[in-house]
Order: sequence, then C-alpha cells, then structure tokens
Amino acid sequence: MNTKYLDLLAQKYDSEEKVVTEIINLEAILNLPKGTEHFVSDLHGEYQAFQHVLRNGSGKVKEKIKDLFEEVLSEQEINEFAALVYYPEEKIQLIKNSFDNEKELNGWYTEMIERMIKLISYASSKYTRSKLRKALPDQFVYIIEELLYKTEDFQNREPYYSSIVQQIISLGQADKLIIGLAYTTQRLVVDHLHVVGDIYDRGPEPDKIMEALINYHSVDIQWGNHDVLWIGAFAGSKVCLANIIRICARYNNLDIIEDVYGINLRPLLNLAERYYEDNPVFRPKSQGDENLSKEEQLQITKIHQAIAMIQFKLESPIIKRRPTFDMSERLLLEKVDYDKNEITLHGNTYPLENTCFATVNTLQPDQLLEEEEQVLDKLLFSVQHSEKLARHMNFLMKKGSLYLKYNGNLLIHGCIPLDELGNMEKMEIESKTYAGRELLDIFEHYLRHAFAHPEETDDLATDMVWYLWTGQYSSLFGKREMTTFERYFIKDKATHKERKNPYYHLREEEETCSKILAEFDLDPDQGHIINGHTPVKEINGENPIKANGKMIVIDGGFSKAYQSTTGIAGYTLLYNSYGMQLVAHKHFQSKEDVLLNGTDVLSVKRLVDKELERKKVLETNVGEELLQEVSILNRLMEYRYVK
Ligand SMILES: O=P(O)(O)OC[C@H]1O[C@](O)(COP(=O)(O)O)[C@@H](O)[C@@H]1O
Ligand SMILES: [Mn+2]
Repeated sequence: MNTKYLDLLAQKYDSEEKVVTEIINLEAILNLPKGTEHFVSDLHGEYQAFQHVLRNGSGKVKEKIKDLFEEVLSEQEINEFAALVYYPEEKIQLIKNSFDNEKELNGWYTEMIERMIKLISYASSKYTRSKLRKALPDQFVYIIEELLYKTEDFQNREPYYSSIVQQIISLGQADKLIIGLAYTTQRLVVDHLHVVGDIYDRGPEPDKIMEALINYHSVDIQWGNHDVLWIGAFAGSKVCLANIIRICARYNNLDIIEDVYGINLRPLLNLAERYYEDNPVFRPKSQGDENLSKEEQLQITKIHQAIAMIQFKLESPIIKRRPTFDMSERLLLEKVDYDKNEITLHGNTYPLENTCFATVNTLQPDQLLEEEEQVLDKLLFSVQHSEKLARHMNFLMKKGSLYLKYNGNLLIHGCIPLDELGNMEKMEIESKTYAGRELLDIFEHYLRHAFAHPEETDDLATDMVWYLWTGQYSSLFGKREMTTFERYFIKDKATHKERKNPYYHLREEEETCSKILAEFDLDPDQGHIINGHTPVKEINGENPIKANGKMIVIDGGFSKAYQSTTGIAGYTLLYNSYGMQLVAHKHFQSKEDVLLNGTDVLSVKRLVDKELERKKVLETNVGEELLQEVSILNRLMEYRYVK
C-alpha cells in the first residue's frame, strides 16, 4: 500500500494506543451476532401501514417485550406498553388525559421509565456500548447510561437510580425521556432496512414514506417499476410523467402531484375541460375513505382521460425510434379503425368502448395538439423544479439500485428475464447483446445517465427508463406487455391479460434460483433471492417461500387496492443472527386502533431458514468491510509504530 495513505491515516490515529484501541474495537464488533435486517416491499404509498411495521419491527418489539415481561404483565398491559413504544407521543397524551392526579401520573412515569430501560438494555445486548450510545437521544445520553449500567446486584445503587428518575419527573423531562427511549428501542430492534421496491403509486402518501426513509438510520432501496417511473419523470421522460399523473388520477391521488409536490395542474385541467366529458372507465377508483363531490369526480375523470391520451400518443414515437425495444405491437393508436371504432390486435378485431379520441388526428394519431405539448412542457418544468420531489428523487438515486447483493442474498424487485428453458433472455442495445446481470447493469447505467441529464428528453437513456417501466425484458416489469389501453377501451377481458415472463413459474424450481444466484456470483447453497412486485395470493394457497426456500416473495400487498386478491396485508422478512423469518401481516386498521385498543395485528411467523450457529458480524457484508479496516490498521501499526 502506498505509504502516503498510511501517513494520512496516521493523522487520525496519531498514537499507538489509538490504533490498538480501534483494532480491538473492530475485532469485538466482528464477533458480535449479526444485526437484524428488515425487508419490506411494495409499500405503494401506504404510509400508515408502513410506519406501523417500521415502528413495531415486524413484531420484534413485542417479542422482546414479551421475553422480558410475560411473567409479570397481563396481555393488556403488554399491548399498552407496546403501543407506548410504537407511538410514544400519542400514547403519553392519552394516558395523561386518563389520570386525574399527579401522583398517579408520576407513578406511571416511574414504572414506564424503568420498563423502557430494561427493554433497551435487553435489545442492545448484541451491540457495543459505542453503538448503543449513538442510538440514544442526544440530550439524555449521560442520564440513560447511568440508568442502564446500574446493575441489579448493587442494591445500594437503588436509591441513586430512583433519585435520578424522580429528578427527571420533577424537572418535567419525563415525556421527552420516554419518547427518546421509545425511538431508541425501535432503532435497536432493527439494524438495517431493505425496501425491495415500489414506494410510489396507488396509495395516498408516498412522500411521507420517503421522509421516513430519509430519516431512517440505515436503509437501502431496490427500485420498483413504479419508482423508476417517478425517477423517469424527474429525469425528463414525458411519457413517464404522463404515466405518474394518469395513475394518480386513477387512484384519486392528484393531491400528491399538486399539494405535496407543488406541481400546477391548472393547464392540464383547462385542456381536459375543453375536450372531455364524463366517462365511466376513467372515474377515479374509490379507496373507500374519500368524499368526492360530483364536480370533483367529474374533473378528475376528465384529467384522467386527457393525460391517458397524451400518454398513448407519446408512446408511439419512442417505439418507432427504438426498434430494439421490440414494441411495435404497442403502436395502438395506429391500429385503431376510427370509422368503425374497433381495433385489431394479434389478428383479432375488437370493438372499442368508452373511447375519448377527441384530440386524435386520425391521419397521424400520435400527433400531439399544440396545446397538449404546451401543457406537457409546463408540467415537466414544474416537475423538474419541485424542490421536494428533487429531494426525494435524489434520495432514491443515492440509496437505490436495480438489484443488491447483501449478505449472500440477491434482492430484486421484479425478475431476471428468462426464456421458457430458463436461459437468461438477451436484449440488444446499441448493437451489443446483454443478458442476466450484464443486462441489469446496463439498464442501471442508462437510468443513472438519464438522471444526470434531465435536460435530455428523447435520448436513449431517457427512453430506457420508460422501457424499464413497461418493456418485456425489463427486470422490473417482467411481463410481455402492459395492457393499459385494452383495459380502458376493450371489454373482452382476454385482452387485458398481461403474460408474465417465464421467470415467474421457473422461480418455483431450485435449479433456476441457483443458476441466478451463480450468475450474480453468490453462493447458491447459502443465498436466497428476495423478490417483491407480484402479490402473493395467499387466498389461493400460494406460498411466498418457493424453490425449497431459495426464493422468497414478500409482496403480500400493503396496497389496499390489492388486499382483496392477496387475502393479507403484506409480508415482511426478518434476518437476524438466528436465521430468516417471514412475517405475514393482517390488515392494518389504524394507528388510533393500536393506541386505544392495543390491537397490534400480530403476525404469523414462518421460519425460512435456521442458522445452526448464530451468525456473526464477521460473516456479513459489514464484517467484510471491518476486516479490511482491521488489516489496514495492522499495516499502519507495522509501518508507524512497531519498531
Ligand atoms: O391495478 P392498476 O392500477 O390497473 O395497474 C395495473 C398495472 O400495474 C402493473 O401491475 C404494474 O404495477 P405493479 O408493479 O404494482 O404490479 C401493470 O402490470 C399493470 O398494467
Ligand atoms: Mn412492482
């Protein structure tokens, strides 16, 4: 190693003792049990349900509470205490309202602080003191450490302990301390979070999920097809932009565009008012909890049509300028017989219904009206100048990737495109063919390029982001074609079917999964593939654990819109030093329900894998990095200090 680096490093470790201390510290960490990884996917804007899972660590918080207090507390007390750990601010408020004298309240404070300290001590047992310190609320580090390291054996420390607690209460700091302790517990229970794609679309609050992730202590994201759609819009793809607005209109979520991201929809509304009427298939989907007036519903229905037609028009030129996308079947507006109001697809002719072709020039159907172009330009300008969206998209880029290899597992939202025989599908891009891992790498390369060049709207990189949303060899889409047009305008449901890539049945077989793991240089005997994207229909007996445990699909449907098909409200996965556990969540009612009734829809666990020996940090990705640090420090030791 270049001695310059060692000299630089010596500035930080400027004494033999400092190097030795750090080596010992790192070696100690390497021998601790590995931290808990938490996997979630397909959040689809369902912030309330997501934050609950985040706060309860998919049941881990309650498990720890039970380990400690099952013998001494009733089930109701355990539930109440768990609710305090999940939502400390709100729970404290409720409790305060329920006591009518200060003495009772102080008794409650004392008891809760004691329980919280015990819980933290237990939850942090596999961490170093320094790591625990970093997780503590800044203003209380000293006090909490005093409370934590009071051991039960020293009876005479008892008065000291209770005097600290009483002081905290009388100084009016108890609420803050309890809140801080609750968040510390949440943070200790899960070491690292993986979001296996699809934060955006369908549900109402993707922005709040993004904020929660930005504030989370340790997270990575594997982009989903819906996430890249938003990235694409921000990166200058007009067709991606049309799609996100269309989906928001469809799910009655235009507030996200207008109020949350501050994008002015007025020009689009004006255009929509001019050309469109009511149309049953474009009415917003009801999510069950909104009160739309007739006028509002009509407005959204019009916007929905206006933006859908813009989307269809925008698709054509891309398909034409990118023959290797192999999407000519999707030149739909050109396949329409406008006189007969029918369309011929794959040799079959179907009548069209509920059409809204008022802006279509039948001689050149993909031509945008000048006013449509103007609307689009304004929308794109607004999107690219939304500060909040910029912050969220930058975070998605920084923490995200198309796939991730982590602790021997392969995390990917959709699929690895395969042919019927299980070979990796090839795609030609700029006269070169790519398959498997190389294909995913080149996709990611283009996506990053598009993001770095938001001023380019029609280049290959920008078009490629749209391909990732809808192309047949996209690792995020994984279907032959997206039948949006058919679902709006053709009655025959056979045309709505989106044929899945063979991956989706081949992944049931261990051999396929092993082959894919090997393609990514992962050990097929140890590794797993973790997928989101396709709702697991537990209702129909589908098992999320496939291929003899090599494949785990964790999209159980946080998305309310999909819960009737899945029968549950999402899967999450936990991977700690003892192995992997799959958690199935029941429908999440509301935060209020948890607070008032202590109902914490506790989840069924299925063991995916059990380690014979507890896994240590040494055997993880983080461990690898720490080992490298140790080896560098050893070199520094020899170079600088050992005579
Ligand atoms: O349920 P909707 O809103 O009609 O959307 C259906 C579309 O969503 C997709 O399923 C993609 O979304 P997912 O990634 O959530 O599956 C498309 O394949 C399909 O065309
Ligand atoms: Mn998806």
